[in-house]
Amino acid sequence: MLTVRAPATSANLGSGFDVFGLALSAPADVVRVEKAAETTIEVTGAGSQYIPTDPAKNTAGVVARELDAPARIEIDKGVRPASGLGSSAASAAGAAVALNALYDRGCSDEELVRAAAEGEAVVSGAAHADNVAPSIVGGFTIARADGVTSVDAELPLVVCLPDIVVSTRDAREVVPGTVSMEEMVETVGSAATLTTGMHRNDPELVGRGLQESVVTPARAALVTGYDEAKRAALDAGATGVTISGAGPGVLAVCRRPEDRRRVAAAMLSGFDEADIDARAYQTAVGGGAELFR
Ligand SMILES: Nc1ncnc2c1ncn2[C@@H]1O[C@H](COP(=O)(O)OP(=O)(O)OP(=O)(O)O)[C@@H](O)[C@H]1O
Ligand SMILES: N[C@@H](CCO)C(=O)O
Repeated sequence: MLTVRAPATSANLGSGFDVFGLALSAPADVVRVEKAAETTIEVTGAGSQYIPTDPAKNTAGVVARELDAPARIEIDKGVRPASGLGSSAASAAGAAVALNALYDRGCSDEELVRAAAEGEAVVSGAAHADNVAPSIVGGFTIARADGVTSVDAELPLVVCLPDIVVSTRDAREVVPGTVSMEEMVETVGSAATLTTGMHRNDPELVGRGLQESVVTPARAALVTGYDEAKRAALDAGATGVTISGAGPGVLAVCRRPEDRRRVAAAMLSGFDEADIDARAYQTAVGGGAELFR
């Protein structure tokens, strides 16, 4: 069997709704594939009981269809579904990289991102590539209709995952349909600041660049304890905090690796204040999917 480790990801980063994404050094899904006449899927690990094994409904199965690469697919979930950490995308990305190698398809990263985004369309209703792009390519990615740009960034991060479920499909329904000129100006300024910060590995600029007032406030209402966790993380020294992907995960940017422990503890106590159990990952920007033969 061919094995691929595909990382969790954090999409949006506040100002880059449906565009920005970051690969996380941990957690990750592990996807194993072998050739078969028809695609079958087995899922184990975090939240596996909630994940369909029907290939038409599982993101990895949709990728096998897109690449015309039928396979026996085993997925070991390191990333709980409906987390905001790109759970469905990690399986799609892992399957895309594994099946491309298994069938010697020679697809480019762009083609793999497109196939994996079709998997995302099945679960969330939109073929957004902001999670699958970093899970395949690694680093900080900018995913647009005309392709993906990426930069390897070094940044200490904490992701806190509260014990509540927010599906991407539901979280997309609360996103406002229009923005004001003032909101657009703020978002463009933040997105540019964040992108510069990623190129410079500058946590101050990245933290400031998370700020936006359209999508995140609307979604914060779905994440009980978000305000408390955000305040606690900023008090503990994070440079910026936002909802990870569609939530309920929350992302905090730290100045130094050694700050992560304090920020993680603060976020957990923030959620605890709101009576929500949570777990925190001390992580960093990581690489893309890795193939093991
Ligand atoms: N291989 C898979 N792994 C995880 N979830 C899957 C998979 N295939 C289908 N799903 C379905 O996708 C949904 C979870 O995806 P969703 O996009 O809501 O969460 P997420 O990927 O953790 O979050 P986000 O995209 O906001 O980071 C669940 O309904 C789950 O059953
Ligand atoms: N950009 C997507 C990421 C979640 O999969 C959203 O926020 O809805």
